[in-house]
Amino acid sequence: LAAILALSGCGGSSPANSAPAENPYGLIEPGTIRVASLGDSKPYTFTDAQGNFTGFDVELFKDVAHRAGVDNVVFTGQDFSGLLAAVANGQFDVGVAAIGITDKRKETVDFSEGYLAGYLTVITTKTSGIKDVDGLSGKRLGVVQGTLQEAYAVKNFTSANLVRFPDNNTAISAVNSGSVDAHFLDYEAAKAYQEQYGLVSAADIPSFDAPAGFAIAKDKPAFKEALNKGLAAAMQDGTWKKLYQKWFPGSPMPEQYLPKAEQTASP
Ligand SMILES: NC(=O)CC[C@H](NC[C@@]1(O)OC[C@@H](O)[C@@H](O)[C@@H]1O)C(=O)O
Repeated sequence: LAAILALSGCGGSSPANSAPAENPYGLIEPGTIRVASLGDSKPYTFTDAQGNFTGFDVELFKDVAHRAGVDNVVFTGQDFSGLLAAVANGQFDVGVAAIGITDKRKETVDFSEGYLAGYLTVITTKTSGIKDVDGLSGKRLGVVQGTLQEAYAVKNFTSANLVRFPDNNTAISAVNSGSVDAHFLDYEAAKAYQEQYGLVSAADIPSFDAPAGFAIAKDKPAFKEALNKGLAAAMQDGTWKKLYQKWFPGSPMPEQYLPKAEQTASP
């Protein structure tokens, strides 16, 4: 009878449209999540003295992956400009690197719900004379290729001379060596570099319309749903808040990611 059932194809297998039971999220290697990330965007994602990836985005993602039932998470550093393509073409299961969700990027990848909304910051040396965005006129401004900062600068800092870098480290060393006058990166990473090199902030530009999300390939609905459920649970039980206060002490905390009971009644 079993042979007949098997032949007839009605042996009760899982519905045709879901991934095989042993790999529900369609991972490259079942049971392991391969993450494309950055090593130099402290405190979002960076490698510590032992070479381990850590930071707010890293720890939040590992928490969410745990809630989705996957504890084997492998991080690999990438240039930001190649990160989304590497996720889209199946080299990685997910991109985790303070990646702002935009319609343009959704042409290449899909995103989880947002988990962090903040500012884009211009940092410079104390002696550059750049005190605000007008001060960028005629100056050399560093941007990391493929970032929202690059797109924003192309559109809005039209009198600055943009210099594209593969990552923050090379851009910051160019600021320190004087080969560029300023660099344009994420607020918390800018703060870390300011502390490390005595640089100063010249402008903070809100990027709340493009909150950071986890970038995944387009055809992974079960994976996306699991990440969103994990994110919602981490926000609701205060894990998100704990990680935010650990990695961004003193920074204003966006309310929308706090437990519902802690959100002030919407006006
Ligand atoms: N890691 C990077 O270099 C990413 C740079 C840049 N991050 C922007 C952003 O996602 O950073 C975290 C939050 O402040 C978001 O509001 C912001 O859009 C981007 O998505 O292009």
